[in-house]
Amino acid sequence: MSEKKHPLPAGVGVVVVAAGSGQRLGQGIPKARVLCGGRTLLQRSLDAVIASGVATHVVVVLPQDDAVLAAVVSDAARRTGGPAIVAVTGGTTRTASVRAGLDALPPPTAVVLVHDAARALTPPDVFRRVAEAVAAGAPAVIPVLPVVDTVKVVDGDVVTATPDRGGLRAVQTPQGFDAAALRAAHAAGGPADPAVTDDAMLMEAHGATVRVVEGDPLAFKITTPLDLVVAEAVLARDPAASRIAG
Ligand SMILES: Nc1ccn([C@@H]2O[C@H](COP(=O)(O)OP(=O)(O)OP(=O)(O)O)[C@@H](O)[C@H]2O)c(=O)n1
Ligand SMILES: C[C@](O)(CO)[C@H](O)COP(=O)(O)O
Repeated sequence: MSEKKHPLPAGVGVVVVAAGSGQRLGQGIPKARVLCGGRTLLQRSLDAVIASGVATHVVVVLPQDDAVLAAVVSDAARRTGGPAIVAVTGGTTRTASVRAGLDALPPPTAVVLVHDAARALTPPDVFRRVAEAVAAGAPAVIPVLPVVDTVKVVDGDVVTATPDRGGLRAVQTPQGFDAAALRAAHAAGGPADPAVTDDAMLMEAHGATVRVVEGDPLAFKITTPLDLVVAEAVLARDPAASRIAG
């Protein structure tokens, strides 16, 4: 998976979805507010977006009336000499939150990257790799890693198949898109369908070719308490683990 460098267009928007409640992490506060190595997951994610240098506009999608996270966004907006950063309120599904973010991007946006705040240690290089692949002409680009476990298909408690894992990939964010194509796919899809777990699925359903680029182990999603332990351990060992100052 070697990607040729391609100049980025003038309008690259990044939608950072941070409106989830973090039920599986179980800390009783929205996950984006949870501290990891002394900084919130949202701060770490925004640091990576800014450090990547790809964004002209950043829209951060927050839980309703979350003053703590709104302050994180205002602070990032004040500190950066780079992209404009604004906050909007999300919806009850990830897809609805992405759509709220898309609606807030200015019209000249040619390329949009959608990123989970929960992937707080994502290295800036991944943003650039994805953005460059979209700029090179792919309507949809996702970072992936090989699947290391054997995967089974089950029906209840019975295994019905063992897919060839050589053809399977674990999917990460940021996912990058031609902005007009992503808007069209969202307009055609339903924001309330919980079976839609990423934006690439909407693009696939809309008939677009989705290309893959190399992901990064550090772009793992902090979903469960164990993930947070791993993230803390990574930062304790190397505070610049995501290639930005901790
Ligand atoms: N209604 C939602 C649901 C999710 N997200 C965001 O989508 C990303 C991926 O979701 P996940 O990590 O699964 O977060 P939660 O939905 O918060 O987790 P859980 O399912 O455990 O509650 C996260 O950055 C989350 O904030 C969002 O913006 N709006
Ligand atoms: C978008 C995503 O992070 C890609 O791996 C993932 O699909 C989000 O889904 P989840 O149900 O919130 O884990």
